Amino acid sequence: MLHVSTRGAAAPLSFSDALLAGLARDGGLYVPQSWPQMSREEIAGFAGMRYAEVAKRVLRPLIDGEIPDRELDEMIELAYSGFRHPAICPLAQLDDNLFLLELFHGPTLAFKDVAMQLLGRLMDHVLRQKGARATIVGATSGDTGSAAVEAFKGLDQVDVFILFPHGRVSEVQRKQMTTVNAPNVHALAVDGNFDDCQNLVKAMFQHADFADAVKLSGVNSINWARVAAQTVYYFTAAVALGAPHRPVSFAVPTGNFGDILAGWVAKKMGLPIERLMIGTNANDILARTLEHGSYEPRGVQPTTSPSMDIQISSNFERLLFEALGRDASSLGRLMDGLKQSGGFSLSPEVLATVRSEFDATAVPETEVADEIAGTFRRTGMVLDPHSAIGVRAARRLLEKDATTPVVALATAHPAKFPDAVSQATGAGRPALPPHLADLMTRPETVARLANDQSAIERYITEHARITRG
Ligand SMILES: Cc1ncc(COP(=O)(O)O)c(C=O)c1O
Ligand SMILES: N[C@@H](CCOP(=O)(O)O)C(=O)O
Repeated sequence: MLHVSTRGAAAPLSFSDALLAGLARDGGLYVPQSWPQMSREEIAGFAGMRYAEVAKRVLRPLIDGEIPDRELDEMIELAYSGFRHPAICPLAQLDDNLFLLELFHGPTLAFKDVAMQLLGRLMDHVLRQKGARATIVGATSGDTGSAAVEAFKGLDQVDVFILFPHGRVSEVQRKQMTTVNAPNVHALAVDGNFDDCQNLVKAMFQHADFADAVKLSGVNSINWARVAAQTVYYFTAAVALGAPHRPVSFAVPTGNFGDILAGWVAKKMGLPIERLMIGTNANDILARTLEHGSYEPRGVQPTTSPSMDIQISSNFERLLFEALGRDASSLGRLMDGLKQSGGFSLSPEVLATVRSEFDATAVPETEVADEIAGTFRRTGMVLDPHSAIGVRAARRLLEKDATTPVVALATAHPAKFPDAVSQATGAGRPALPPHLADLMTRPETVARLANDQSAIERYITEHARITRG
């Protein structure tokens, strides 16, 4: 199946080429030309299956035969062999009709591992097939970077450069990126916020000479394969709660809109999802957009959920493309408005389309702490601040409809954010799992760079094996 750019001016690409391309050359994001459909019988058949088996069945139609099933199946099995829970993404019950989908049992303790462990294998496979190499440049507010470093460290075909906002990720997140000690991994602390890092990455993709010279590739959720891999846990969670015979809703702590978009894709593929609830922290651009119809980034505010300290939610573009009837020119006009006037307004029709499937709510800092404390008191479960936003958003959805089960996504392990968590619970700092027990004492390697595209491109060119020779 071909994948088209949301901006309409880049050539359609196969799954493998879209995987390597990351962002389209016209600045757009790739999406499949059409949505594969899964029947109710196929979905019902997922009941009781292992996570990896469901992943094979959901991903095969999205990859559409480009990677032979036997090889794809092997990569999927290996991707999920290193998780610390046999269910990979287990479901726990928190309250009447309120469930928690634990996505943090992978090697770096965040939901990013679920896609990244597979993406690393897929990319390595495709590059080997083509006899090619790539330089991955990614932006992170903490978790994508750690997951990418873990998934790609030591691979011969790729070098990885991760841009993170200096001083704005947690200590554990920073250490996960800076202590890897692999010659193909480079952690770059940028003087700016996550949006600056993401803008730098997008600008590098559009700088054709640089992108061609280093064979630039990306692993942020602007890469379609990331979103595709994240659709799987929506299926496993919904089926565990009775889908397709009974609809389920999801509440998702949201920043770049990649995770919740994966839920929407699962719905497009036939999974009966009732509502998709966006939970934001004080960086509430999506909540404001759904309320008033105008998408207006404001300054990024630091919060206790730093991975969601984001104002420009890249994947919202994929949803808008669809809400605009896949009209790339109309979308291009909105994106030009964002670049030139710092925002855009949605027409009443487009806003109504978005609202027909999504709700949104912003959760202030006091309520995040309150949710961590209350959940701990009532259940003994320790939520990290991002997951607490998902749970609080789920509770708000249940206030409107108490009959449909709501699954809140738990996107990170509490030990990644020990200060905020221990302050809220009053119960001491959550411990890192044994494989990371000595993380805080490992020596760090990091380059501190200005928020300057030329300087960063120069650094990458000097250090990437492709250009260094
Ligand atoms: C722990 C955690 N929760 C939630 C999010 C938000 O996810 P998304 O950016 O896909 O909306 C992120 C960052 O992506 C994260 O790292
Ligand atoms: N919260 C993310 C930000 C990048 O998101 P991505 O899903 O687009 O890679 C992070 O932790 O880095």
